[in-house]
Amino acid sequence: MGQENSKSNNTLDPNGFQKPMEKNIKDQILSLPQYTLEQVAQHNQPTDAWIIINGLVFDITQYQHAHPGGSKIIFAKAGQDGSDDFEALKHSQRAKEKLKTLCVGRLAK
Ligand code: HEM
Repeated sequence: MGQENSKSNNTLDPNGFQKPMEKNIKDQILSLPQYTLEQVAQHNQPTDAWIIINGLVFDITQYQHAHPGGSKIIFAKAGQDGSDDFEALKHSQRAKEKLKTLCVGRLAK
């Protein structure tokens, strides 16, 4: 029984179908509040700026001023979908890690 348990819950198994860590991330995403494009579009002010990247919604109100690419270029996408720009500019892993800390929701389907 103990053996069965460790098999189905084995984080170290590279062939594991549903690793607990992955399931956790999926659950976290699903539990985020959902916003429509129209709702996100309201957040297009310097003091209240959101951006969509790959189906997730990020609050860049504070971060826009710290953005290494400059505040102007990122703010230009406030209230909009910035996925194409974010991907085209080949943002680093560091940038993707930063994104995680700014997430406030997901785009409603
Ligand atoms: C919340 C979303 C974003 C985050 C967290 C972010 C983060 C970063 C970071 C950390 C860098 C430094 C280089 C790197 O590590 O890749 C960077 C550079 C840059 N970003 Fe962003 N970025 C975001 C959105 C955007 C958007 C939407 C645009 C364009 C509309 C943009 C344009 C740029 C440009 C032009 C650079 C400079 C590239 C260079 O000098 O080589 N970023 N960004």
